[in-house]
Formats: sequence, C-alpha cells, structure tokens
Amino acid sequence: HIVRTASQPKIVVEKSTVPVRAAESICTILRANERPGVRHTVLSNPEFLAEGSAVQDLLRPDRVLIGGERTDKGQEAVQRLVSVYARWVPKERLVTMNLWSSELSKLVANAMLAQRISSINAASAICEATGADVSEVAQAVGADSRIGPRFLCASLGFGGSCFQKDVLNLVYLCECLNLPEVARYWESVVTLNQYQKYRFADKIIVDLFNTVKGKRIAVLGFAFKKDTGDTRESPAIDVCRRLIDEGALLRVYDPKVASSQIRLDLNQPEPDEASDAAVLTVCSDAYSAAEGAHAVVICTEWSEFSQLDFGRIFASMAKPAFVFDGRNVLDHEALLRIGFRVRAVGKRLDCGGV
Ligand SMILES: NC(=O)C1=CN([C@@H]2O[C@H](COP(=O)(O)OP(=O)(O)OC[C@H]3O[C@@H](n4cnc5c(N)ncnc54)[C@H](O)[C@@H]3O)[C@@H](O)[C@H]2O)C=CC1
Ligand SMILES: O=C(O)[C@H]1O[C@H](OP(=O)(O)OP(=O)(O)OC[C@H]2O[C@@H](n3ccc(=O)[nH]c3=O)[C@H](O)[C@@H]2O)[C@H](O)[C@@H](O)[C@@H]1O
Repeated sequence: HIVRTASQPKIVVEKSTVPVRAAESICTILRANERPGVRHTVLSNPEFLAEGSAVQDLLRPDRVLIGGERTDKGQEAVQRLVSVYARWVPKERLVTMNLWSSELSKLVANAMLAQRISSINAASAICEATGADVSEVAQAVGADSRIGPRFLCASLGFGGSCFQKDVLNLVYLCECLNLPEVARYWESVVTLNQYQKYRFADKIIVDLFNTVKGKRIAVLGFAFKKDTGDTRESPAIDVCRRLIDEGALLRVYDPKVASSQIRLDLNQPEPDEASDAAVLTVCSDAYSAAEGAHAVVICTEWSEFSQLDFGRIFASMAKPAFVFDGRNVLDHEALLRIGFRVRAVGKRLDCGGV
C-alpha cells in the first residue's frame, strides 16, 4: 500500500513488537515494488507503553529506542524521528542503535519483565511450603539497587496480550537460530506462569475440601490487570475454566469488563433463564457476586476491592467462608478477625508460629 501510494521517499517505522530482522523482510518487500528513484527507509521504534498508564508512558518514557541502518540514508531517517521525539522527550532518553538491536531489545525487555514475575511467583511457591512471606522476601530482595523494587508482586500469574506472545516469539527465534538451550530458558518463564495459574486454582479446590462441585464461587476481577477492560490472556480465564471444569458455579464481577466478553472467554453463552444453578452468572457488583458463595477469589487488583465492606460480605456467604487473594491486595489480618479463612499468594496466614 505504501509503495503504491507514495510518490516521495517515506520513512516506514515499525512500532509493533516484531521478530528480529522483520525490518529486513519489510525492506525486501518495499525494494521489490519501489517506483524508480523512490527509495523508502525502515526504522525500528518499539512501543513500550503499558495498558492503564499509556498516556503517562508516552509523555514521560524511560527511554525511546530508534534503530536504523548504518547507512547515510538510514542515519538521516533516524535523526528525523529523533527530532519528532525531541519535542517532549529529554535528549539523553533518545537512544539510537542498529535495527536488530532495537527489535531485539523490545523482546528482551518484555521477556525480562515476565521473567521477574515468574521468579517471584516461583519464590511464592517456596514461601507457601516453608512459611516464609513472599512480600517480605520481595521487599528484601528489591532493596538491592541492582534488582530494584518494582515488578516484584507475586500473583496468580501474569496475563496480557504481550508477555506470553513476546516470550514465545523469543523462544521461536532461538529455535530457528539453533539455540535450543536459550529457547528452553525463556520457555520456562511461560511454563512457570502456567504452573502458577493452575497451582492457584488447585489450591481453591483442595481448600474447599477437595471439591467445588455445585459450590458458588465469587470471582472478583476478570481483566488481566487493574485499570483496563482487556482480558487477553487474563489469568482469571484459566482459573475460572479450571473451576468450571470441576463443577463450580461462578459469580463473576469486574468493574470494566463487559458481561459478553466474560461469557466469550469462558465459553458460556447466556442461559435462557437465570437459575441458581447457573455455571456462570455475571454480577453487577461484588456484594451480589459474594451472596451465598463458599469463597471469594480475587483475580485482579482493582483498587475498589480493598474498600469493600467484608463484614457485610462475610454475613452473606456460606460458611466456612474463604477468601483467596490472588493479588495480595486485601487486609488479611482484618479478614481473619472477621472470621474468614484466608489464603494469599506466597504466605501462610491462619497457621502462624513455628
Ligand atoms: N497493547 C499494548 O499495550 C501494547 C502493544 N504493543 C504491540 O503493538 C502491537 C499491536 O498491539 P495491540 O494493538 O494490542 O494488538 P491488537 O490485536 O489490538 O491489534 C493488532 C492488529 O494487527 C492486525 N494484524 C494482525 N496480524 C496481521 C497481519 N499479519 N497483517 C496485517 N495486520 C495484522 C490485527 O487484525 C489487528 O487489527 C503488537 O505488536 C503488540 O505487541 C506494544 C506495546 C504495548
Ligand atoms: O509490549 C507490551 O505490550 C507492554 O507489555 C507490558 O505492559 P502490559 O502488558 O500492559 O501490562 P504490565 O503492567 O506489564 O502487566 C502484565 C501482567 O503482569 C502482571 N504483573 C505485573 C507486575 C507484577 O509485579 N506482578 C504481576 O503479576 C500484571 O498483573 C499483568 O497481568 C509492559 O509492561 C510494557 O512495557 C510493554 O510495552
């Protein structure tokens, strides 16, 4: 399309996360179709915004990567794009490099972020088995300035459209490059994430006396993280599917995700008439979701969940009433005082002491 319409040379900028050397394929296609004398240039300028903070990430990026060919024309194009960003991004944050470094940096950045979460989630399993507390471990580890405190929240697993896709992109790349050991290394980040989601779901089943058949379970939060209605690869999907497979009756509430999306993700079409024994009920608030439930399961860290009146929720639930906090966002001591049986990721709560 670009080649067909452009009568002047254009700079084609890759913003999407692409396999390394994708620019080469784009160049080859452009060159094969170019009009005589009209030579286009390809740059790599990967996007680093995160959902929920996209505008802030755009206005104040940690860095902007611009990769271009080491030719005069390539460098001229790099400078053109630098001058666009220089309008609002400090110069020292504009990093120029070769095309392949830029493409690879994006994949490695996401893979390392995902790897950090899998590392703390791996630690959470050890914590639950030993009595260590993953929040304390994360704080202690993150205080080392070489490691840093961010992105060390243990959870029921990471989600989102990019982390798994990008890590697997890297795995595929390594396999193609005949680097099987490196491929397995990155693949383990995804394997551990799958394990964490199933470990969390299995804990719910085991703690509800080894069966959830016919039991109501309130699921609070369905998006892959707070402040977005996006459910792509949301860990809530795997957890809910596992519970449905085991016969649970789910009552899901999310402040931003549409009911139709939840039904689509869980493969549960709207029933003809709402019944008490419905496999999936999408609720309009947390209180109605929790009514008559054996357990409340937190899948997304929405800020409003920590403000809920848990005394009221406890009173409306079947007993013993459980809370499974997959994001470690609730006041667990307060929940225990109300009478809940509380389970969190990477900590033992109601069996303290040695
Ligand atoms: N969603 C996010 O927060 C971020 C996304 N990215 C990257 O930006 C890109 C787009 O992400 P989203 O907008 O979330 O994805 P999306 O899935 O909403 O949009 C992707 C679009 O590309 C089209 N598409 C897919 N394969 C195609 C093909 N072979 N040829 C032509 N069109 C094709 C799809 O039809 C769709 O319209 C991805 O590479 C993603 O990794 C990067 C940073 C943040
Ligand atoms: O390439 C992309 O698409 C983007 O992917 C991520 O952004 P995003 O997927 O929007 O969300 P994150 O904030 O990274 O969270 C991803 C998942 O990890 C989980 N997470 C995050 C942090 C943490 O400590 N623990 C944890 O479980 C979140 O709940 C969420 O499910 C990266 O953070 C962005 O820099 C990148 O641009």
